[in-house]
This record gives sequence, structure tokens and C-alpha cells, in this order.
Amino acid sequence: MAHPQVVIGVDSSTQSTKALAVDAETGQVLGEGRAPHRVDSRHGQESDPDQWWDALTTAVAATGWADRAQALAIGGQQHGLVTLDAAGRPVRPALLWNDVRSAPQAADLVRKFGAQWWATEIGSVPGASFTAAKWAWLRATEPDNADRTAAVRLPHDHLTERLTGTATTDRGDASGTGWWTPDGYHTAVLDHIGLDPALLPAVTPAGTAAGHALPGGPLRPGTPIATGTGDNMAAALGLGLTPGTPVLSLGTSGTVYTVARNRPADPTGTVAGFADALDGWLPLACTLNCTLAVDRIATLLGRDRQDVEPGGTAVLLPYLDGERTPALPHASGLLHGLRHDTTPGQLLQAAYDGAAYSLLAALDDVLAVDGPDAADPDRPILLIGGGAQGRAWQDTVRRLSGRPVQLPAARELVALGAAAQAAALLTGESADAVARRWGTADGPVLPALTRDDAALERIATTISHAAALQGDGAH
Ligand SMILES: Nc1ncnc2c1ncn2[C@@H]1O[C@H](COP(=O)(O)OP(=O)(O)O)[C@@H](O)[C@H]1O
Ligand SMILES: O=C(CO)[C@@H](O)[C@H](O)COP(=O)(O)O
Repeated sequence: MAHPQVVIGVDSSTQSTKALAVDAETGQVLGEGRAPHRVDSRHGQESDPDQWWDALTTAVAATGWADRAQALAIGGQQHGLVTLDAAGRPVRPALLWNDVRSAPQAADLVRKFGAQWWATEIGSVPGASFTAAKWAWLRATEPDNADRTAAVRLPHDHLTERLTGTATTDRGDASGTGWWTPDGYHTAVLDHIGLDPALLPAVTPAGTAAGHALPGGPLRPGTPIATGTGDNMAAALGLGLTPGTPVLSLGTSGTVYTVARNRPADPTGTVAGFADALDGWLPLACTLNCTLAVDRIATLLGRDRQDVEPGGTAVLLPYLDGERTPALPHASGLLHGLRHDTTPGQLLQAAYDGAAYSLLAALDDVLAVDGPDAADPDRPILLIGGGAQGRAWQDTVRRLSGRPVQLPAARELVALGAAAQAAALLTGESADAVARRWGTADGPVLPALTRDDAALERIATTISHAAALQGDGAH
């Protein structure tokens, strides 16, 4: 029997690295590996890039195919600021996407150029998550570290560079920096934040190798490494996503997105106008508080995470880490509408509702990027990420969206998308076409439930008051 052509896809996300060894022809998963990350939350949200490398090495080895893989690619958590010194060593731990200390710098960037300018020129109005705001924070807060920095990378760029020795990024992940445009890095933004463009990597086009594995790494030297991309862009590839199909990802972050033919330009900042990993766009809204926040509320209540109960009038906004959508970076969690007969199970359900609400509220805006006809309300939402495994999450999304929900049988869609990118290097196909050939989005469809407009109304009203109560100033 002929040996399969095997590729490895890696998802280096906030909480862990996951690696899949995949048969490039059929998409069958032949081996899996996983290794956890530590996030230091004492001051902001930081991780040591060296532990991502160790986790990658461990997870790739655990697939059992490291020495036989014919190509590899990495999908990584977006936006993180990796700063390297002249010797290529981290100057300090990476500032992660969910570190809101850079909120004042994001506000300054919006004040300086104006929200409409950002939407038109860059495609996104920057919030604290954007790498440009993080670099501005570093310049203002740790100028010595900024001065010592000889290279600025995103998490997946850094890992690809450690594998290959090549300074590289891709358009998808680069579009979350705040300084990328389709025509190159934006000089006015870089000048304003004091970042020398020479510190940035070149953008490798889709479908080409970023480089080849160096000796001493987890792979056979010379193995081709595809460009990789941001984790949401990788999941879009992994689903073989076509324009107009909505995706809701429930992980450390909550994200809602689709692929679009038109470039998004939302001056409200709710919808980020990311590029996808090919030649299209990825309008996306993101929350900071998703599975971890709901799990934390379940722990506080002493309940299993599935142990929800219907009814009641409680509203719980689980903004334990501040929030990005709505833009309340300094918010904390808020409980409203308690009554004598409110049960713990209802409180837990309220946490799910509060976490899902803003994602679903942004869905129409995400889909509207390609015009009103693109938003077919009967089209199922593809539900992915760790939370998609949970019945309580599935039912919450059905109840608050009024749409059917499709559960792709394939798991780990970020790693699968990276694997599809690696396979595309071997076959010359487009990575999304590879994933469609693999049938990765196939899975059961749960029918729509009647939309719970009363719950939506309660949450909307609470948020509108919460904005005034919690403010967005740095207290
Ligand atoms: N059966 C489940 N029900 C609800 N949540 C789950 C379930 N299984 C895993 N999770 C959640 O999934 C999260 C991890 O999802 P994942 O998409 O891997 O996150 P990330 O990519 O951000 O690291 C964990 O926070 C965990 O709470
Ligand atoms: O910031 C965003 C999207 O803009 C996040 O979606 C990050 O990309 C983190 O992803 P996970 O670790 O939650 O998968």
C-alpha cells in the first residue's frame, strides 16, 4: 500500500498548542498532540514565547509523524506583540490579544486619525487588542524594552521564524496589527507609534512556502513550511468557508465571522475588517469573555457547566477581563435583575446568554459586508471551538439567534486549516478548496429555536446602562 502524504497543522492558541497530523489526500487525522500554555494574568495577559515553542515541539512530536511530515503550517492567536532583541531572544513576555492595558493607547490612535479614517485606510478601528496599540503601550510604559527591540512579530510569525529562520508573516494575521494595508505597512501609523518598519517581517503571499525547516527543530530539515496565519483565518480555511456562511467560535475568545468579497469598513469598531489568508476578507467581531468566563461563573456557583435552568429575569454580563465587544475595556462582571426565586441554574444560563449576546448582535453587521442579500437568516451558523462541544452553548446560540446551528464533526478547525495550508503547498490547490475536499464542515444541523427576544431585550437594556455605570476610563 502506498504511504499517505502527511502534513501537520498547528494551532498555537491562548490556552494551548494543538497539532494534527493529517492525510493530505483524504483529510483523515492520523495523529494528535497537545500541550498547555501558561498565561500570566497578574498585571495584564502575558505569555512567554519560549513556552509556545516548547509546546509546539511537544505537540508536533506527539502526533507521531514529525519525522515523516511533508509540510507544516501554524495558525496562531492573533494580535500578540512578540518583541525580540538583536540575538532573536524575547525582550519580555508577549502581550496577548486580551491584555487591555493598551486601551488608552488605542483610544489615542482613534483620536489622532479618526474612526472613519481607520475604517477606510486600515479596515479596522483599533482597540486594545490591536498590535499597534500594544507597541504604543510598550513605547510609553517600557521605553527601554522598546529601544532594545530589534524585531516585532505576531505569535505565529515568531514560531514560523523559529522553525525556518525566515522573518515572515501573512496578510491574514498582519491585518490584525493596525499597520497593515493591502498595499504595504502604513507609514503614518508606524511613525505615530514610533515603530521602525525595518523591525517588521515581509508578508509571504498565500500558496507559497515561508521557508524550510532548520536542523535542530521538531521536523526533518528541509520540510516546507507554509505561511500560517491568525487562528480565525486558519479556522476559516479549515472549514473551507464560502462568502455568507456565518461562523461562531467559542474558545478563550468568542468570535463571529464570515468570509467576504468586499473589504469591510465599520467606523463603529464592532466589526474588524481583517484580511483572510487567501485574497478575500474576514469581517469579524470578537469578545474577550467566552468559555473561560462562563466556566468561572459555573465554578463560583458550584455547578457543572452544562447544569443550566431556563427562566428568570437575571442578566449576567460576564466581563471578567474587561470587554472588547461592547468596547468596555475596563468593565468588570455585572449581575442585574435578581429576584427571590432566581435559581443558580438560571444564573449560569444568564452567564451563557451574556457571553453569547454581543457576538450574535454583531452577526448581521458581519454578514452585511457583502450586501443585504448575503445575510440569509435560515443559513445555519457553523459552531466551532471548545465550547461548541457543550450542549448549553449550542442551545444558547440557537435560542438567542433563532437560527439553525451546524456542528462540524471535524474538531480543531484551526489546526485543520493550517494542515490544509500545508497540503496546498504540496498539491498546488487553494487551501480552502483542500478543506472542502476533506469535507471538514460536514456535521449535524440542530434546528432553529424561536428567538428569545425578551432575553435579548433585557441584556441590551442592561448593557446600555452598564456602559454609563462602568465607563471606559482607566480607573
Ligand atoms: N464540553 C464543553 N462544554 C463547554 N465548554 C467546553 C467544553 N469542552 C471544552 N470547553 C471549553 O473550551 C475552551 C477551550 O476552547 P479552545 O477553542 O480550545 O480555546 P482556545 O483555542 O482559545 O485556547 C475551554 O475554556 C473550555 O472551557
Ligand atoms: O483577538 C482575537 C480575534 O481578533 C482572538 O480570537 C484571538 O485570535 C485569540 O484566539 P483564541 O485563543 O481564543 O482562539
